[in-house]
Amino acid sequence: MQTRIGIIGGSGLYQLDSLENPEWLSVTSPWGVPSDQILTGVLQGVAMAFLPRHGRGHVHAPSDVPYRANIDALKRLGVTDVISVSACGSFREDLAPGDFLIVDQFIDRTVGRDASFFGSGCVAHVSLAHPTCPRLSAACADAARAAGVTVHEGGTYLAMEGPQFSTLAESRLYREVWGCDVIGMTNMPEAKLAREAELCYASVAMVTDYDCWHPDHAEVDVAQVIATLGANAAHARALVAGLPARLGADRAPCPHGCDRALEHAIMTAPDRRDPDLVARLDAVAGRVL
Ligand SMILES: CSC[C@H]1O[C@H](OP(=O)(O)O)[C@H](O)[C@@H]1O
Ligand SMILES: Nc1ncnc2[nH]cnc12
Repeated sequence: MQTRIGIIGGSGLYQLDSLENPEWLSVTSPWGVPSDQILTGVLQGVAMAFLPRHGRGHVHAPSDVPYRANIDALKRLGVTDVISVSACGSFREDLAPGDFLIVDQFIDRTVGRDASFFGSGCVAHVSLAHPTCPRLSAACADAARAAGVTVHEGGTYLAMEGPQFSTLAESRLYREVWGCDVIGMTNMPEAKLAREAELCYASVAMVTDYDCWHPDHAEVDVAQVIATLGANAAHARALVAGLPARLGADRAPCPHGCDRALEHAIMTAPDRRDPDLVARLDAVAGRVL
């Protein structure tokens, strides 16, 4: 199988200028309109696809990002590996603005977002015990380190609904009681949907602030986030440049099974499935339906 690397760019990362044969494509999805067109191209012999999560010009709020359409559109384009790049607040003293954390766990505090491709008419339950792909995460960590970034491997991302930042009581709860490492507004349900679509998913959290818990730092505001985003985005682009050499154009099956997540997940008997839902699942689950 051929690798196609998909990058979902978060706040501050709205385009990639390094691709050969760049082309912004409009992708039609039965799950709605993706956040923006998708930039396709080639980087060092490996196929790439880039999607700005909030759209160019940052038009979609975290609650309104069309997460299902985005993942479906990437899958439709043949993407095999998704790297999510996100701005986030830090709950740890040693996780400073400018550092990258390669996330490996999530706590989902979002509400009311469409969090599954499946439902009545085609019920499925995938495992989310290990929501990120260790192989892809290791490649991201290695590429970021080679780009000179301070990288921390492994940590828990608290996905909040937003768009307001947290209260001090929430920040303390997430940090002191729940032991979270970073906070953001977008990695859920994105990671859940990537798993359902049998895509390897890695989350690169770029620290921009200390949220509001730190006694020696002012509470987060957009100006603070933007001030750190410039350098973070340059580092994110350098990380992306290091991925093709680490992942290669020929893709071996995921040793962790991300690309077979639906193998034993679908519960609904074939003769009881809703044909309309099954049709919408063509890209996400066509392999097993
Ligand atoms: C501008 S700070 C809040 C905003 O930034 C993060 O977005 P993303 O995860 O797409 O980088 C955070 O989740 C909020 O959406
Ligand atoms: N402190 C914070 N909380 C939520 N999302 C963020 N994105 C960047 N910093 C954040």
